[in-house]
Amino acid sequence: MSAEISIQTDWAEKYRPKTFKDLIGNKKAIHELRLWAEEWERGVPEKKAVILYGAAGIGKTSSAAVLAAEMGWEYVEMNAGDQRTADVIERIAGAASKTTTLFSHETDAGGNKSSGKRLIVLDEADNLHGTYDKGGSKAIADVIDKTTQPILLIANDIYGMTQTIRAKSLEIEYSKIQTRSLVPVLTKICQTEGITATENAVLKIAENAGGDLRSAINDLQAVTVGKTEIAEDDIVVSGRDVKETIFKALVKVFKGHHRSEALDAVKTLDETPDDLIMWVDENLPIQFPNRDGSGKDIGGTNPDVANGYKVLSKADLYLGRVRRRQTYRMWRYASFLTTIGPMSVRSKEYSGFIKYSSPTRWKRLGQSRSVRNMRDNIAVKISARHRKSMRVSRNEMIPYYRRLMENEDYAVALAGESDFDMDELVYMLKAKSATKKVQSVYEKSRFIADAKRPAETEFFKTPESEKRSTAASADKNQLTLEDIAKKSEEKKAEEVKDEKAAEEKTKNQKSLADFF
Ligand SMILES: Nc1ncnc2c1ncn2[C@@H]1O[C@H](COP(=O)(O)OP(=O)(O)OP(=O)(O)O)[C@@H](O)[C@H]1O
Repeated sequence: MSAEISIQTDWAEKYRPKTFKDLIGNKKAIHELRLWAEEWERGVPEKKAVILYGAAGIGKTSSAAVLAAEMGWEYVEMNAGDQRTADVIERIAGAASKTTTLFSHETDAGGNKSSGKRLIVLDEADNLHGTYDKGGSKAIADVIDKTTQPILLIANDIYGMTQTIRAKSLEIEYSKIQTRSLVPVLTKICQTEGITATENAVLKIAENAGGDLRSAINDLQAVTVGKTEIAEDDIVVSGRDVKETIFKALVKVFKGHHRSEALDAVKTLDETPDDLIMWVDENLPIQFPNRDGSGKDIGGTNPDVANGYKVLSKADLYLGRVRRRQTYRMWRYASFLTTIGPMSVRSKEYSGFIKYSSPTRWKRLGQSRSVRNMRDNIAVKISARHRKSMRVSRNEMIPYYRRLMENEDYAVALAGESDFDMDELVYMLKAKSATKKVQSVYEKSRFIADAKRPAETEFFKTPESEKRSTAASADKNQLTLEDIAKKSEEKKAEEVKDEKAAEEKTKNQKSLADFF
């Protein structure tokens, strides 16, 4: 089917490193990894497991695959979709870690000498506490204790792993890849694919990727659809330096005297209420220090800070309701409280320059973690639909879906078929928040999603759901995934143009202004 053809030509997969030489950056980490593997060749090392940790798309999984290939080891992978309950881990990893391979000490087809080792790879090892992984952490620790085979764990967040597992493992950190190292990779791909790209265009994609090579390659592929040449103007910058504008807005939030001024400043930001509350939360104690009469900081808590947090906690309640009930109109209450809260509780004036801080690491981690969990939920839905592994769904199908969903018709069809909720749609449509466009796709997709639920037709049929379900099956007959993929090939060039216009149009909807 055409969907398969497109998946196979996913550039991030096509250009996955095959040898250590192909791996960009992280030389020290790779060196440590090889030393650990060599220890395994000599016997059972003290640390039987290794944890490769760091941001997404920087070569952790590729390093694992290259390691196995170069050592002539068998590669046994368990990923998040394999329902990593204690039982399953024990069955798959446990069994694999005790037995040796069939072809021990022989030479494989590639001429590599096999020592009969089997590299047991567990991706997303920092994500073992969720619904899918009950008891998983303990099972992994047990497998590490008993293993006679090397175990490699992959994680984004080392702090998301239990102390027990960490203590039993060698930890190797992978760093983000520097922009200047991304540029040659992208340039080479352009050459191989017959794309003429200006230096600035490539540089802009590289800068925008924030050290994530997979994203950089995905962005390059998306921007070159239907083109043989790209220039700087073709690249829509998704990230932007928000610091300057947020700092100015924070001055009005903390030190201003007019609510309307603070509200206006916040409206111009490209931040969701979830982001805004983190900024205010982070800077509240910095802005309202506890000083004595002479201006000396005397420590302890200034009542202004305590009162400020009381207001923020109310705002947070609204945000929680938004998350649970998907009722985005409550965002406006959260934004309002966050914006005017500090000035309303302030008992005195605070003068002098304050260097505001970005939300601290653990808060960001929490946030990226929830994005990761959401991405996993999406992958679960997609893998169930297409019977693909979680890895394929997460790394290949999700980017593919996201590209297709740039077209609104496909977005509605795929969202309905996969039953994406509002948060998932925000992610899939690459929006920063539930913009009007996202809400409209969500509403329309419900017709298709409802029709797919068998329980409703049997027991809970209502005239309304029946009407929607008839409409949806009519729609379904017109749009299957195969049709969509086929049409998308034809329409890609056209879509890139449409996408640009749509981006322009939706740009203005991405700010908080929409929610006041
Ligand atoms: N260091 C690298 N050298 C060469 N290619 C890379 C590197 N890092 C990432 N890539 C490219 O990005 C793709 C994804 O990389 P990989 O799966 O190794 O990332 P990862 O760090 O394991 O990310 P995740 O945590 O999301 O699984 C690869 O197929 C390859 O095309």
